[in-house]
Amino acid sequence: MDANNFDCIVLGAGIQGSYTAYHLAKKKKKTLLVEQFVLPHSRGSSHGHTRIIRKAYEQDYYTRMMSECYQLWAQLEKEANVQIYRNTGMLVVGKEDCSAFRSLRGTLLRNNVPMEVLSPEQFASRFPSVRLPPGESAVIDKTAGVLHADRALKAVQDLFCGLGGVIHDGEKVVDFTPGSPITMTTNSGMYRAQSLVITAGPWAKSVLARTGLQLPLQVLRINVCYWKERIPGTYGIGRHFPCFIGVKQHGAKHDIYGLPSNEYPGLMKICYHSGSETEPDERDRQTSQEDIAILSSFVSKSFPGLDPTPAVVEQCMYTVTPDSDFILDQHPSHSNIIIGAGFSGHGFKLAPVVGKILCELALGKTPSFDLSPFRITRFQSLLKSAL
Ligand SMILES: Cc1cc2nc3c(=O)[nH]c(=O)nc-3n(C[C@H](O)[C@H](O)[C@H](O)COP(=O)(O)OP(=O)(O)OC[C@H]3O[C@@H](n4cnc5c(N)ncnc54)[C@H](O)[C@@H]3O)c2cc1C
Ligand SMILES: O=C(O)[C@@H]1CCCCN1
Repeated sequence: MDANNFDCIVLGAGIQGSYTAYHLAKKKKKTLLVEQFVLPHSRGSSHGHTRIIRKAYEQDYYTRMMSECYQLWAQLEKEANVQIYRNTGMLVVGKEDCSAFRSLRGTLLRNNVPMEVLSPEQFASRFPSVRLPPGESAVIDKTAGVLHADRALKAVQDLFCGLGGVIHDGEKVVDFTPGSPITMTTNSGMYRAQSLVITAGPWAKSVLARTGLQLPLQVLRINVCYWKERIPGTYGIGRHFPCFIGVKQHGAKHDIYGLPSNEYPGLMKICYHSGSETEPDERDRQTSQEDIAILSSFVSKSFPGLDPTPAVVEQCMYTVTPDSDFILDQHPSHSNIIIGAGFSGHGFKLAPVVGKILCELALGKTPSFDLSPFRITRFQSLLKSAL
């Protein structure tokens, strides 16, 4: 077989593409994973030390997918011999009259997820360093915790290579021609494959536009803010401080979330679940600071043990769909082009199952989960292309 002929090519080596490539290589498929930047890199959505893993979701389908994700993350830890998951639990705080908060709590109860409901008194004694606003309630998802993201990404890529997979990094895909096989051109080579999986993160919209498909994806620049503990360790992982999500607290339009201080000692990560729209290649052009102002006000009201001015601000990007659900589907006009996109700021924890589904689609198999929430046809009225 020609060295440039593959069973499958995966475009984009973020967590979704890397996990897809790993599943394909496990199925003994000759797989090429192509990445425009030299690995590791911090220009997409999968870099950084940490991500939240949780079962607490508003929708049952994510909570159900998470059961298998926990198993697959554990399997990855074993195969790669690295610790990726650390259980911390996660506090979810919100108003009783907030439907998102009630749905999230309902999903935990319906799916028998280990959880606790805290009264305001229990909250105050368990978390004396956090202020619960009057009229708000709190639950704990006990399965939740932190994923060591950079480590996870490297582990998946290393295992993929160990299974015979090929990574070409520093190689940008500039063109591809649908067909059977598909022909793909990069800035330094030409390849053929029976199927192509597109997991291009924030670049998905422009990559897919080459095929005439205009997906309703919006790229947001996210400020990843770290806040200094007045007394180091107050909110530390070593003291079992949990992750948290504040559901639209203090009148904020979007959720605010945090992870215990860990990767940068004495600094706690607290971020706003939204940002300003950007072009992926222009992420570093500073625009609005509105999110940081919202966070500062939140920190001073809810976390009195933190200095309310961010000590470190890093950048990352979300690629969001109109309903915040992922896109996991075949291309509407080319069934051997598979699309994994629009992870809307919550896709990392689900990558083991996303990768499994994209692998199944690439091999023409029936996917092991119901894909109706993830189909492109749900955007029918928004799609600009003639499908
Ligand atoms: C600040 C922040 C916090 C988050 N928190 C959480 C969390 O707590 N829990 C959680 O589960 N998820 C979280 N997420 C979401 C999660 O990180 C993303 O959903 C996930 O990383 C998306 O991965 P991806 O592979 O789709 O994208 P990416 O990581 O961006 O990968 C796409 C890759 O494709 C490459 N590429 C694009 N075009 C080309 C081309 N033409 N040729 C070659 N390569 C190309 C890119 O360079 C990139 O490496 C967070 C995201 C951010 C930004
Ligand atoms: O996917 C997650 O768990 C987090 C929740 C808060 C927003 C960012 N993503």
